[in-house]
Amino acid sequence: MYPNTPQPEFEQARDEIFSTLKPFFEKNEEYKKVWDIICVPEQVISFRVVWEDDKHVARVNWGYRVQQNSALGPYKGGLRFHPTVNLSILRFLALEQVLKNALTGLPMGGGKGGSDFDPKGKSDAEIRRFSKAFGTALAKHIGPDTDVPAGDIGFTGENAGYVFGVYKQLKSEWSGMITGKGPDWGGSALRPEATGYGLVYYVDHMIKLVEGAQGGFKGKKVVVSGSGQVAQFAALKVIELGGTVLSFSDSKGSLIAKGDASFSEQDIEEIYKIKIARKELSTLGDKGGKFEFHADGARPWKLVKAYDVALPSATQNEVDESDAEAVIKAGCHFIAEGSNMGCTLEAIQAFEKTRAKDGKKGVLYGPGKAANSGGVAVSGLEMAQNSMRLKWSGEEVDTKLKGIMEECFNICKTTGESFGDGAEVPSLVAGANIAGFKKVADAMKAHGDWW
Ligand SMILES: NC(=O)C1=CN([C@@H]2O[C@H](COP(=O)(O)OP(=O)(O)OC[C@H]3O[C@@H](n4cnc5c(N)ncnc54)[C@H](O)[C@@H]3O)[C@@H](O)[C@H]2O)C=CC1
Ligand SMILES: O=C(O)CCC(=O)C(=O)O
Repeated sequence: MYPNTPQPEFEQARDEIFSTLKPFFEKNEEYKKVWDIICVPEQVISFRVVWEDDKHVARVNWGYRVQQNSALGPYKGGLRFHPTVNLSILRFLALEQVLKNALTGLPMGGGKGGSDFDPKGKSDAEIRRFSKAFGTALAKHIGPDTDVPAGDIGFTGENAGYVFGVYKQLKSEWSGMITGKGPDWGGSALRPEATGYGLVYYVDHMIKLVEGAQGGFKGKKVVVSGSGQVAQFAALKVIELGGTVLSFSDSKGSLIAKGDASFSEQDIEEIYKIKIARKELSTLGDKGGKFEFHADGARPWKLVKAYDVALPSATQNEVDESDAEAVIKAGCHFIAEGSNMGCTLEAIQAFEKTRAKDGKKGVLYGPGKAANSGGVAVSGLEMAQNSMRLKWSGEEVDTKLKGIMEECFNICKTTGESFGDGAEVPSLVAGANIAGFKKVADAMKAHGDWW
């Protein structure tokens, strides 16, 4: 799938970003041309991955790495192992990642990669053999100062270990060439937690913007989608801050808390065990009538009737226009994406319309490239620790993560105020896109990449 073939997910991300850059281009005409340059990846690598299944049969998959932009630092971004992976999806993720990484304030360019390999239903030995074959093919394109991958959907710390091991063997080098490593061999404290925790820290600022300094998660009803790493740690942080979690989901459906029930830390611990065993969420059961599973891929937005905060944390386009209507009807005032491009453009426009009309009563939307940037931010901190041959404590990393999320929120807010629609509550999506784009564009100009 190369330049002239349809790439709907990439085109969606590109058009969504461009739509919010218009007020910036009106005041800064000269930046317009760099947008077309940024949308084209510096390199796209695709490769064959041959591996042996448990019946000793040779199997083959596609592997990819989209190296989108290195103006701010080495390419940085996750690897996705999922049967739907193709270049359209990876190009959208890589473009989002470039602006996201800029918003962290850390020296990281942007990229994304993965494979159409499906970890579901595979044995541990098959996962190891596939990951090693994938890592062998990828190794010649990555390195601590070139391109530093990490995990995304379907790629766990276990996979990171296999890719790390094969790289170390091939290059005779111990280096921080991947993040999300095990805590005893170069991984940062809190990297698994970082995206979910960071999301909740970001939303806490959104709540305070609307409700004032006393506002926060205490007493808030929160609907979460997904049940992987991002969803689990976001939910745990919501509970820690006094909110209640009413749902989780996976591609098969949604598990919804009934009546006054909500998910406890113990329930989430069980979900963690189910997910690392690569089993379905419905395996948790109804816990004696506490939960109800809605099958056929049902999403939680319409199933829960009243809630304050929505945290889509599964996959792209999981909130469409009709879901957005349900979110608004449920009295929800805050939605922020743990997932990348969790909302369709129509859903974003529906939320933004309510914000522009009455920011205090409408729905404030936190775009993924800002709200879920805590994961890659702690990856950046992992790179720093690896370079210094140091390890920071969980408390140190958490303090830095909170600072980065606050800074990221403030940049989105102030840039949204400068280029926004003049509404009482600024557009965080316009702010995120303009601030991230300008930072990358300015670095590219300094490097002579446009003039
Ligand atoms: N892991 C990270 O650090 C970061 C992840 N993200 C994004 O967060 C989202 C979740 O990623 P992780 O939790 O890391 O992955 P994961 O592999 O741990 O979990 C993914 C979850 O999404 C669900 N899911 C996958 N496809 C689905 C579909 N078509 N419909 C409904 N549910 C589906 C899975 O069942 C699983 O519960 C993704 O959009 C990812 O790009 C964003 C920033 C960082
Ligand atoms: O930690 C990283 O490098 C990337 C995380 C990621 O894939 C993302 O931010 O979407």
